[in-house]
Amino acid sequence: MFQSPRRLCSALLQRDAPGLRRPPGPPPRRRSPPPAAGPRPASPRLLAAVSAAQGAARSSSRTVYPMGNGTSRLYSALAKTLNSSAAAQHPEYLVTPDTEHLEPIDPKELLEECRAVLHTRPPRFQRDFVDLRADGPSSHPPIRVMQWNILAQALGEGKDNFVQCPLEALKWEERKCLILEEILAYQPDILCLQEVDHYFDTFHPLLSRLGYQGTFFPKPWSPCLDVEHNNGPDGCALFFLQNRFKLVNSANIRLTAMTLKTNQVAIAQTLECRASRRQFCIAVTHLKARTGWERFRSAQGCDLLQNLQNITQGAKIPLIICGDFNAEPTEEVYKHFASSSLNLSSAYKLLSADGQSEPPYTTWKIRTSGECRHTLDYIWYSRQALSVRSALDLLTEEQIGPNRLPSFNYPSDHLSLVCDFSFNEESEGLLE
Ligand SMILES: NC(=O)C1=CN([C@@H]2O[C@H](COP(=O)(O)OP(=O)(O)OC[C@H]3O[C@@H](n4cnc5c(N)ncnc54)[C@H](OP(=O)(O)O)[C@@H]3O)[C@@H](O)[C@H]2O)C=CC1
Ligand SMILES: [Mg+2]
Repeated sequence: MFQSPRRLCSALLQRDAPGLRRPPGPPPRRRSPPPAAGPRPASPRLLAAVSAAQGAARSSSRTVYPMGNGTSRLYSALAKTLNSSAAAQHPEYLVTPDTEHLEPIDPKELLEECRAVLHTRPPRFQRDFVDLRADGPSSHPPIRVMQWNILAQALGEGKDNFVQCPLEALKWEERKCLILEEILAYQPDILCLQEVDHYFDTFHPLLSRLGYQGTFFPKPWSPCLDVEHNNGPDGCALFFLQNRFKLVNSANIRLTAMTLKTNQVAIAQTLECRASRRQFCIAVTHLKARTGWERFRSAQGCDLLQNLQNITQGAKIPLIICGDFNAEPTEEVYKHFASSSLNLSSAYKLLSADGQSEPPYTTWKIRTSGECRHTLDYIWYSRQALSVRSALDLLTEEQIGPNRLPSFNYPSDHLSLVCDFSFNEESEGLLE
């Protein structure tokens, strides 16, 4: 049963992130004031925001970066990513930029830019964090982890057959901003993404400038490559905030199934918290999709668990695994994870009344075959070493609307999952 009374708290207010903290009051509406289309000169409103961010940067050690006269630089940062065909036309976009030479950008400013691009779209859905703490405050700030299958642009436009979603809602220039807006709203310390096919031209350059270190592992035979005007292969991406964590080691894993190499991948990294010096392992994966492939998924899951056994030195290092497992909780692969000797629990079960049930859906779309509502995405964690302090509630059926996802309001057919973790005190010293 659930151990503690749950408290709803605003997603934006709960976080200790001055740069993004919203003042009390109703959520801002998207449409005021409508900015001019395309790159604009720096406006007084934006310059005021720059000063505010600079003030916040001076008074806070959190991730708020000084901007200088960076409004125009910010425009160029976002504008550079606006043309989805840019990567194909200009191969230099495919080269990972040297982040040492990229100037930091202020998350608040980027959020403003995204909102300006999205001014004709309906407002963002409001989601709340549910407080799940059973004990008192912990001595270190929580580790916020976001799991999200962001929907590959090529698959969304060319393969997925979301019959109730107009192609206009999938336009990359705007959908990209919806994705960034979601990331900026919750400011995860760690970001685990699937179906990333705009890593080099969009997510790596922008997130690097927001202070993240990124790793990308494309699928060996990405179905995106079958789509005309694709932007390269899709794959898993893992980002973490460099001011919070130090990379200890990193492994790109091509998953096997019954010893055969498969088209699915994972990234596993051991990170050390700069504040507490504690180490943990974070992994991201995207297992084989579709019905008929349950045993294949199960084998891939076993391979991933075996790899993680080795990486965590037999569960000595606490572990968080994020993924689109393409498997309902009734599937074998889910059972392998739930009963593994790694002692894992699924974080989102804690949102249920009895703490034992997964959410009713993490993806909801309408294909030619009909409505597809499934629970496929999970955040697993070492239940002895870690606690879930809060989790972001899912969208309601009413918010998702009759045409389901993706939509003009929400950029992917999968919902983002976001959890705040802390180390359990009794496990302190485990790695010291
Ligand atoms: N060129 C070559 O020699 C080879 C090419 N390939 C290509 O790779 C593809 C298979 O790759 P694989 O990684 O196994 O793909 P998967 O079966 O895992 O699915 C790939 C993507 O399709 C999405 N998807 C799931 N269900 C459906 C559906 N009903 N309709 C449309 N899309 C769906 C999944 O999204 P989600 O996870 O969100 O459900 C997933 O991102 C082949 O179709 C082929 O194009 C593969 C091998 C060799
Ligand atoms: Mg998909």
